[in-house]
Amino acid sequence: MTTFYEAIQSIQPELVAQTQQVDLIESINRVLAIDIISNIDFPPFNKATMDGFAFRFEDDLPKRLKIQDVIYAGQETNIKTQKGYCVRIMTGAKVPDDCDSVVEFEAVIEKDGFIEFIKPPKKGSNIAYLGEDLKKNELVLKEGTLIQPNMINLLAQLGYKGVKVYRKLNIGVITTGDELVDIGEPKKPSSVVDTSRYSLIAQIRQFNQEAIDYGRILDDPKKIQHTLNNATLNCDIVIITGGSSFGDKDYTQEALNAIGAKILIRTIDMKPGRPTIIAKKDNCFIIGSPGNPVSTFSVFRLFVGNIISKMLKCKDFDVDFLKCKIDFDYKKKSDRMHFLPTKVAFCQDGYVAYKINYNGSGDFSALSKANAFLAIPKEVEIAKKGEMLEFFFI
Ligand SMILES: Nc1nc2c(c(=O)[nH]1)N[C@H]1C(S)=C(S)[C@@H](COP(=O)(O)OP(=O)(O)OC[C@H]3O[C@@H](n4cnc5c(N)ncnc54)[C@H](O)[C@@H]3O)O[C@H]1N2
Ligand code: MOO
Repeated sequence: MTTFYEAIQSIQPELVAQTQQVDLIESINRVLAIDIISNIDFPPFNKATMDGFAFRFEDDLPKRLKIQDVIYAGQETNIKTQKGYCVRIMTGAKVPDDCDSVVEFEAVIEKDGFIEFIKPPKKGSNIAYLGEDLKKNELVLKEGTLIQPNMINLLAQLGYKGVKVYRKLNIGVITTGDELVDIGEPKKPSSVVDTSRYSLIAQIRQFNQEAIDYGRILDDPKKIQHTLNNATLNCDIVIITGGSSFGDKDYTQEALNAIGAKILIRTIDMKPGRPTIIAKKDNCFIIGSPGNPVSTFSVFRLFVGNIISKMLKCKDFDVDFLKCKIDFDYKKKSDRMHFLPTKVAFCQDGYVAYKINYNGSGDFSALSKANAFLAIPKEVEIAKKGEMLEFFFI
């Protein structure tokens, strides 16, 4: 059997080369397709950071300075100041070339056109200097960056009304199972609501990729083959749920063989998700996920997230394993790596994972209470309260 890490290693997709130009605001949560290099120095001039008075600092600075002029933000100026003089200046305005300090209003007494320092001023105070934030030709955002709101000021200042990003990946969703019904459809006691189709589409949306819904398919080998083949022609990634195990009506493997996909991984030493299939047809990766909803959710997070991160050269889609202390004892066999839904909180000395009542991979109620999965290594049999383990946020 394959370990989780070997399964991740087996995923070596082609990079997506197609890009598109989107409006700045539409670029949020899209992956940058170019390096952004600054074409400016910023600030573009020495800028006052306080409302106050600009002056030239001297060792023998007079106690009082005469107010010579006033400068507002956005005003072009070539005021020359002389010894014994200062200029009234507002935050954001260009500091006159021959001034090197700004004293804020609150630190002076203003009277009869003069200021008097309440305490000795500091040389160089309250000025943001030309180019101190950003230098011309500096690499500011790297290709593969997931664009976030905190980067928008920078892009706007550099003149990007639109941004070149990688196209969204097309991710196909197929759910299979004779027992499945849609939300609100008449149910028999043995029916199961096709919750995973919604959950997968939600996960794809959370990653801001394109979800293509191929619907719910009965356990019919021909229909599964046909839908799978169709999906691989249009998608970068396809996730098909149910039927990845070894039961009489588990047709995913058979369908993958029939459409000429190459099966890279058949089972993985992990729980949930042991009967997970990873396959490839042309440039499309296919994940055959076990039908249990928590398996499907974690398999998507672990493997589809990894494929997206590799296809778009953007690490943010991949799980980020962090360390936490566990607040409970955990026992398992040493045959598989466990991914356990848990609630992680930041406490005094780091992250702590708290126990959630969990009855196995069908327990989507437990999943709804979790914000993370604990990763308990294959070889571990007992993890004691207080031990450190890895986890990732979902
Ligand atoms: N002989 C073996 N039997 C099983 C193995 C094994 O290795 N050898 N693995 C077990 C594990 S672990 C899992 S997980 C399941 C996975 O089986 P399938 O992928 O074939 O999934 P199903 O049997 O179709 O479904 C399992 C369970 O999940 C429900 N389900 C399915 N699809 C959905 C959906 N879209 N939304 C909500 N719920 C869904 C389904 O009704 C079943 O209850 O195999 C074990 N057996
Ligand atoms: O490994 Mo299964 O995926 O227990 O539910």
